[in-house]
Amino acid sequence: MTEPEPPELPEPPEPFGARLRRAMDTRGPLCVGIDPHAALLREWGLNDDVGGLERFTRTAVEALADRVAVLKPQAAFFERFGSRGIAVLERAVAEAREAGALVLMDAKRGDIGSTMAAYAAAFLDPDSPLFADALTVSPYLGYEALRPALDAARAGGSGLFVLALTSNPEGAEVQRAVRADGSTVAATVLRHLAAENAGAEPLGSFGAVVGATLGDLGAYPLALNGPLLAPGIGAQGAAPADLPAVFGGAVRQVVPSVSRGVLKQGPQVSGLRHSAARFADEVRIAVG
Ligand SMILES: O=c1ccn([C@@H]2O[C@H](COP(=O)(O)O)[C@@H](O)[C@H]2O)c(=O)[nH]1
Repeated sequence: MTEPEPPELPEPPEPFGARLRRAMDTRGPLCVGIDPHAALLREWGLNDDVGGLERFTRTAVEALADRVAVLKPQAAFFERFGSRGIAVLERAVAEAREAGALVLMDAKRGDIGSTMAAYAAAFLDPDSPLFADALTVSPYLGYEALRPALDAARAGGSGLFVLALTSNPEGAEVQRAVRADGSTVAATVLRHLAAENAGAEPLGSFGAVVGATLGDLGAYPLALNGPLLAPGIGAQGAAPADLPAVFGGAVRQVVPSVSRGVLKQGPQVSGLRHSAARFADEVRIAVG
């Protein structure tokens, strides 16, 4: 009697880091944020209601999802409209992914481990309606509290961007605080991420959020074999030309992120595309 063939195992999903590297190489590294501020809705001639939110979001996705590497919806601007706002967000994620963009859900979740598992189920389980390619998370309840999200991302082929050195000046009092062992809190987060990404090729799936606004970060271990999401370009005052001075040798791992700087050029699709293309060109010139 011959042994029965073992059942075929499903292919493991391609890791987020590999998908992101390919998107950065083909589309350029720019991330555009979808942040439907009430003021922007008004500037676009829309009502500050769910109808306006839907129109704004659809226009941004239509304009950008087929050309930028990453779209980053800011969950807060959808959550403020309750379940109907979340429905708009769900559709936007699906449409953006369909058009070829990677979607980074900027929800900055962080909690004790058992609750983190529920956040992971919401955003990192491929069967969840809010599944995204990656999620922003906060390590300030302790890095290990993120473990359920790290495990879920690894299993589902998605990624995490962990807050390390945020673009706002208030972040420094927590992130640059010096621990008993002499290292800063942020450097410790970055070292954890480097350990998470060890051996990953061509790029790890566990990134850090590091503001483009912060000046020279040469003192921090930015070489984590993972992506560095760099918000702060545009409305917060940083420019693509600043990136080499801020990130030094890690600049090719940087995903520069701009929201209002692009969105204020709406509501025309052409205005949004032109603005995103201009930022992308400036990034190319700065990063080489
Ligand atoms: O350190 C951080 C982390 C996240 N953000 C988010 O990025 C955008 C920035 O929007 P702009 O209009 O380009 O200023 C926004 O969603 C923030 O919540 C950040 O700015 N800094």
